[in-house]
Parts: sequence; C-alpha cells; structure tokens
Amino acid sequence: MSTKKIRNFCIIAHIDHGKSTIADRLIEYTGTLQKREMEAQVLDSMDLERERGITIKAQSVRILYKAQDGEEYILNLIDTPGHVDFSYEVSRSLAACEGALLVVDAAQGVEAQTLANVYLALEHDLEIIPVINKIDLPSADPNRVKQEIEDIIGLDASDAVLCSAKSGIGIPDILEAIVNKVPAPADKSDQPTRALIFDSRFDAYKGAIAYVRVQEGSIKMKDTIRMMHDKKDFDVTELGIFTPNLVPVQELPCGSVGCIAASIKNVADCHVGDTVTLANNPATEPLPGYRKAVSMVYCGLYPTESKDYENLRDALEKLQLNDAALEYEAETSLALGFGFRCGFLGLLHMDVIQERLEREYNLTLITTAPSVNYKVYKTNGEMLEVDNPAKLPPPTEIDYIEEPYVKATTIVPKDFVGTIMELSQDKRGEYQSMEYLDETRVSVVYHLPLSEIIYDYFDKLKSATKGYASLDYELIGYKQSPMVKMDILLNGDPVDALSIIVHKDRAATRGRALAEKLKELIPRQMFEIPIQAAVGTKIVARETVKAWRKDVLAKCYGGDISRKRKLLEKQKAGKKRMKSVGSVEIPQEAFMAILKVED
Ligand SMILES: Nc1nc2c(ncn2[C@@H]2O[C@H](COP(=O)(O)OP(=O)(O)OP(=O)(O)O)[C@@H](O)[C@H]2O)c(=O)[nH]1
Repeated sequence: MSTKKIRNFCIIAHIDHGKSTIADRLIEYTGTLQKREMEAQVLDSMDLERERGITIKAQSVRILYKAQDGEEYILNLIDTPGHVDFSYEVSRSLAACEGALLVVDAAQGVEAQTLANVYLALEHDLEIIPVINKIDLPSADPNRVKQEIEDIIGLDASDAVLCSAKSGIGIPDILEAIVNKVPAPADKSDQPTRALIFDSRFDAYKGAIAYVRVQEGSIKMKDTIRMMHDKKDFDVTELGIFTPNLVPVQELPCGSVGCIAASIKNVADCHVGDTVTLANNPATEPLPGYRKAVSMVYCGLYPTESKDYENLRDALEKLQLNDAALEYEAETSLALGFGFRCGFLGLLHMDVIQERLEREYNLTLITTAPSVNYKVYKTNGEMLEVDNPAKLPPPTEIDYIEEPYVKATTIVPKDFVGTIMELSQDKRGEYQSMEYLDETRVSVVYHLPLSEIIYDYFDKLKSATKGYASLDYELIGYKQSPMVKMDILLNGDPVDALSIIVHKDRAATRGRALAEKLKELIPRQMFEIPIQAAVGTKIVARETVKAWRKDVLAKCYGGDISRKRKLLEKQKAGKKRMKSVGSVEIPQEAFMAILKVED
C-alpha cells in the first residue's frame, strides 16, 4: 500500500485555546463518529482530564476524509498532552507526525506554551498550519494574532485558517489544508521495520498496548516484535487502528499509525520513545530521541489508616502499570509510619496521581511537601541523591550540595516585566535575557532553582500578573547551593515528615513563616504545643499552640447544647485526615504548609 493518501498530524496549542474542541469538530465533520456516539470531547478520555479540562495522556484517532480532489485520505490525528509536565510525551507525539495544526486563540494570541510546542515542532521539521480559533468571540482580533504569529514565531500566517470550533466555521478549510500542505509519509516499506512508540496504555486483558507510528517497513499479525532499547521480544497478538474505537487490522503498513498488543505484562516494557523492530529482520539503529522519563518532584504518600498500607501498594502498582513515569518505593517515617516515596514529572502529575488514588482506590492519604532531587557530595567522596529531606546526612558529613535548575521562559504584557524580575530575583533566579515579542509583550528568561518553581513561583506569577503571564520551563542541570535541612519540632520532638531543605539565607524567614502557619493549622489540644523550627541545633523560630477545650466551647457561651455537640462533631470530622504524631494530632494541611507560607 502506498503512503500517498496518508497524512499524520497533531494539534499544538496553549492550554484552553481549543485543541480538543477542534479535534471533536474534525471527527464530527468527517462522520468518523455519529454525533450521538460522541461523548463531549472524545479525545480527553479520563474522567479527571474532562473535569480539569486538560489532556494528560495522548490519544489518537483515524479520520477518513474525502477531499475536494475526489480522493479519500486517511488522516491520523495524534493528540498531544497539553501541560509542561508532559513535554517529553509531546515531543514523541510530534516525532510521529509530518504536520501540525498550530491553534492560537484569536483573543489571547501567542502564549509561552504555544511557543515551546512550536519550537519542538520546528525541530522535528513539521509542516505547520496556523489556525486562529475562537473568531466568534467579541474580543477576537485575528489580524493582530496573524501579525503575532509572523513576528514572534516567524511563520507565514497570511493564509492562516480562521476558525470557530464552537460554531464549526473553518473546519472544512482545516481538512483541506491538512491534505494539501502536510506531506505524505515517506514510503520506506522495503526497509527493516522501525516504529516509534509515542504512547502506551495498560489493558487488563491485553496487557500493555504500544501506540506506534510505523516509520519504516511494516508490522503484521503474528510477527515477533523487539523493543530496541529494552531488548525484549514479544509475539504480536493484536494490531489495531482507532476510529477512535479500536478496530483490529492484519497489518500496520509503512506510514501508518496504530497500536500493538503483544501480551506485554507491564507498561515499563513498552517505553514511550522506544523503537519497535522485528525480531527476524531487526533494524540496526533505533529511531533517535529516546529518553527515559525523569521524575522532577518527589513526595511521601502515607495512608491515614495504617491498615491501608497494602491497599496503597496495590493501587500504586496498578497506576504504574498505566503510567511508566510514576516512580515509587517503600519508605518509613517516624511520624507517619509506613508509606511510599513517589516521583512525579511535575506538580500536576503529582496532583493527578494523588486524586486518582483517593477517588478510584478509596484511600485517605497524607501527602508530604514536594521536594526536588538534590545531589549531596559527602566528605568521604560519595555522592548521594536525596529527594527526601529527612534523609539528608548530618552537616558534618556533607561537603557540598547541588540542586536542580531550570530555564524558565515567561511571557508577560510589558507592564509586568518589573514584577516578573522582582519575583524571579526573589526566588534566587539568574537573569538570562529579555525580548520584546511585539509592542505589548515580552519574553523573559531566567535560570531558577526547580525547588522555587515547585514551591509557589507559578502561583505567585499568576497572581502578580493577574493571570496574564504564561510559563514554560525545562531542566538544564545542577548547581551548587548552600542548602540546609530545617527540622520542625512539635512538643520538643522533631517530626521527620515536616522537615524541609532550604537555602541557608532563607532558613530563618521560612522557619518563622512556617511556624506561624503551623500554629494556624494544628488544632488546639488538651495541652500546649510548642512549635519550633531548627537548623541543626539552632532554633530559628518558635510559636505555641495554646491548649484547647475550654477555648473552643467558650464561643458557645455555655448555652445551647446542640450547638456544642455540632462543634465537637465538626472537630471530629476534621480529624479524619489527621495523623497522631507522639501526642500531637497533625492535619494533612500542615504537611503542605510550606507551600502556603509567605517569605
Ligand atoms: N467561543 C469559543 N470558545 C471555544 C472555541 N473553541 C473552544 N472553545 C472553548 O474554549 C475552552 C477550551 O477548549 P478546549 O478544546 O478544551 O481546549 P484545549 O486546548 O483542548 O485545552 P487542553 O486540553 O487543556 O489543552 C472550552 O471551554 C471550549 O468550549 C471557539 O471557537 N469559540
């Protein structure tokens, strides 16, 4: 089969610019699915994704389109995740395509995330078709946005498709543009097979399923496939394409997009970015660009009820089957008991996993404050990677510590440049460059410690710029920093799960702020609870939670008994997500308090 009638494309867009809505319209217009079959937004399949309105895992769909030239084309739409945390998956999805729709909101214009994705697409030599969406909005200004696309990205936007996914305007033009502008895949069917895995999923019956783009050769039923990086062989049990429901096929020919089931027990054997070849005629080199997912953020997850430990382990195991980027290992905390240290791609990934554990597996969890991974060089010449503050060796054993740094690109209206600089400086940022994108907007680049980004940089950025700033960041390496461990003592005892690693110049202020915050969060108990923040043996802050009962009930003026009972019940309910540490009850919020403190 020739590849001439195939077009593989993806949609890149900033969050909320309308990627999913456009995908739905393309599917609807071509009759790929009947309207009644369409759930609202087919491509975002997970419940959580729908609720949060973001794409977490890529999906793809085959669209049959009869073009104006009278020919029928196979358009494979490969969906890309829409969040910074998942940029590696985006890059693999792009590598599976020849073209990309660049969707830009007609009112908002080009944003940081758009830029990051466009640069990725250009790196992969994709043909880019600009689409200006939401032209129905009263605030739409397509001409300004066209100009921005030309000035900022340097793409010719003169024949950008004007579209309103909401009302269906421009959808036929998008389909024609895909057929006419996106190149057909190169026909390399006579070469040894190489297929790129751009996504994977776990199916309880079929095992891990690889979503692939066949770059060279082909894959047939009953072939034995080989994962080139993992060097493992599997017998194909099923090949399929998505319409978007899975339809079995006998062959995935060169240029096509589809999925492979091969009784692969674990998604960890089916890495996004790996190359599939055939065991009886293997290719010599894998496709370029393979990278293992790296965790950026770590936290401890502990069941509030210790009897749930095994359930939590089972749940993590199941989630990991579907999500090769999730890492976990058992750990114990003096304060919290048995739990797991988990690694995530970013804060959103962490939130999503936490929420799924609670919702789908019915667990109540205590989560410790997120931490990054530090490289600790010890005086004995050893290097330790530490992602849990409680595990930092004593200062006498430490020669120096390195922390991860990111390159953070922020795009803001020019009035906010001062604010961004102040904020970044305050977060130990190092100024790199600034560029006027047009008369109104500026792109500012800083090198920042990852730990500052995960604390509250993004929230602060959003509030300081009234939501106008957009942020994109990538890991650039490690740098030496004078970091110290700060312990929190409750009632004189250090609580390991509350320890944090901070820059030594910030320890005193953070310690004071944290102690104050903890004082608000820890409910009064029968006795006074001193809260202390300490670096080594030096106490940097102290607060006291006063003893409770009479205070709480005092508010009732000794009167109405039902009111009293209600109050006590409210306190009891509040205890659900609490953990007794020694004699002190600590609520979940306390463990995350560090994220909420003001410097
Ligand atoms: N007025 C108007 N609203 C639109 C249009 N297209 C999409 N929207 C709305 O914009 C919002 C975001 O659209 P989505 O399609 O979910 O955006 P997305 O880019 O897929 O978002 P992510 O999945 O997070 O990347 C939704 O509320 C849509 O209803 C349009 O043409 N006009």
